[in-house]
Amino acid sequence: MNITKIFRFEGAHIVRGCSSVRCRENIHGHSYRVEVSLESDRLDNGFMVMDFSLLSKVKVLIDSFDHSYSVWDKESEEFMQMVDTFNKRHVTMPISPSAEGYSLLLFYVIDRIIKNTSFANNEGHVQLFSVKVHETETGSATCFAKDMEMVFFDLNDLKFSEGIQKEWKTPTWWHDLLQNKVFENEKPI
Ligand SMILES: Nc1nc2c(c(=O)[nH]1)N=C([C@H](O)[C@H](O)COP(=O)(O)OP(=O)(O)OP(=O)(O)O)CN2
Repeated sequence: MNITKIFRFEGAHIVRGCSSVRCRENIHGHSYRVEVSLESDRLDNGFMVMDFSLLSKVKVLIDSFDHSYSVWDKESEEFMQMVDTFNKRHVTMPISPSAEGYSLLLFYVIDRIIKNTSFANNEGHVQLFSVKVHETETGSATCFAKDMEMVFFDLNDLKFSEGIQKEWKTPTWWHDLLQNKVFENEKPI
């Protein structure tokens, strides 16, 4: 069975190298909608694949892109310096921030979050099924596990600015993920 949780963020970017001139030459923004789907072979004690509330780290991750500029790490030094100087919230990405790029990157990170989550309510084998990123009402990209073969990066290649990190309620969560620490969930009473 699959479940889906929708997250949103307001983000800005340039997509270098794409066919659309407006898109590749101008900073512009979108109201993104991210659909995170999970699958499992069994239901937990609450007859759920997993409780949506256990996706709190996914919420923090996606909110980190909110009111933020996403900069591809292949941009020129000069451009990256400009972004750093004039934008408190920016994310440096190892992949161009197209809808496809976001879906691949988010799939990679969310997959790690799910794999590092310890479930305590008799959940089955919960795994990430897909991440769909809507850039506009009419355009989206969906990443499945097999699509990760198209790219090569790791968590260390994704960098959140100080302005973003300062707003994290649990400042260590990203470091914990980098260290492969398990996110423990309390057993329901
Ligand atoms: N395959 C992709 N194509 C395009 C992407 C993308 O991420 N993946 N991104 C863009 C631009 O970011 C652009 O701002 C959005 O373009 P588009 O969907 O064409 O948006 P419009 O509002 O102009 O679309 P209409 O439906 O024609 O109003 C471009 N392409």
